[in-house]
Amino acid sequence: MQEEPYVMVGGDGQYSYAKNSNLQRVGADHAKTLIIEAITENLDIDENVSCPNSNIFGIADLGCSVGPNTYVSMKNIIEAVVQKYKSKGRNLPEFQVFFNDHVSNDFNTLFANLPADRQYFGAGVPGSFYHRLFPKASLKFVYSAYALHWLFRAPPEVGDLDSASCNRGRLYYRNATKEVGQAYSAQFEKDMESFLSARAEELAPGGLMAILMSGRKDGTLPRQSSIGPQDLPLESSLLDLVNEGIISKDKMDSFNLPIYGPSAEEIKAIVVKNEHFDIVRLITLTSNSSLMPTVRRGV
Ligand SMILES: C[S@@+](CC[C@H](N)C(=O)[O-])C[C@H]1O[C@@H](n2cnc3c(N)ncnc32)[C@H](O)[C@@H]1O
Ligand SMILES: [Mg+2]
Repeated sequence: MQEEPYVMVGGDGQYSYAKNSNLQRVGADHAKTLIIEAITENLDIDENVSCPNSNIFGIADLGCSVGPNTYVSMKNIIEAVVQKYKSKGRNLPEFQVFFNDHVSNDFNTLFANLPADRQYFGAGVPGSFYHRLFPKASLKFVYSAYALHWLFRAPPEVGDLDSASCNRGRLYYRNATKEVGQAYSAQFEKDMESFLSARAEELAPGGLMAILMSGRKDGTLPRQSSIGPQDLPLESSLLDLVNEGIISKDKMDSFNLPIYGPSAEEIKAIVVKNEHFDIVRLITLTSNSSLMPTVRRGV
């Protein structure tokens, strides 16, 4: 099955991600204290034989887009790690930050605006985070913000005109049938399993992974998703185009956005089943229903 990659608008013009990512920035600001706490309390910085060069502290931001949020998050993470090393009386490592996103992401804009005073060596890593991206045990900290709600692809059955689960007249599973919601949930489980298995190879034992993502409250159904309302104007515009005969009804019915907002319970069940990570925290930010699971690679 082919992946369906959608990237953010590049450059720094009026409609660029760089100028339209304040909501994500607010989420990352809320998560800052939580990340610092997780690093202080749960990051294992003891010398580790399985990490080839323990003087290099590798950090990856998966789905970093074009900035500027990634610069702020990387700075916050490094400051917290430096504090941890200092508090343990350890010599500081050298930091290497890997900025990952889809191949078609505007890496030029990302690189052009890297902060001049950065305390790390930066590198771009193109490719989907649903596959392996890094050598074994080469990372100590993995971060990903507002990227994992992008599925590998929309579940095929919701776009299949012959299927009972076809998501007719909708772009998305909000307010859709139970079957459509379940198909999205199953796709998320499958994708998250691929994501966790790849990261289990790449994260050094004792390393941490902090994920910030859109989600929904425990005890609610997928169809009650809090993400989606912002896509309703697009959905109704497309339906107008169908009614005016400009696009075909079949095209509209078979198209679906590959986005999913899980509940904390769903994430917990997937991490437990995967067996490579311990959940050190699983926080729901009440302000915007964002979820923040932090997991630790088993030693
Ligand atoms: C909403 S942006 C978030 C950017 C940034 N992390 C922030 O918080 O501002 C989501 C990013 O995830 C990237 N993304 C989605 N699926 C991906 C995948 N499978 N592999 C790598 N990047 C992906 C998109 O290309 C996009 O740049
Ligand atoms: Mg549809």
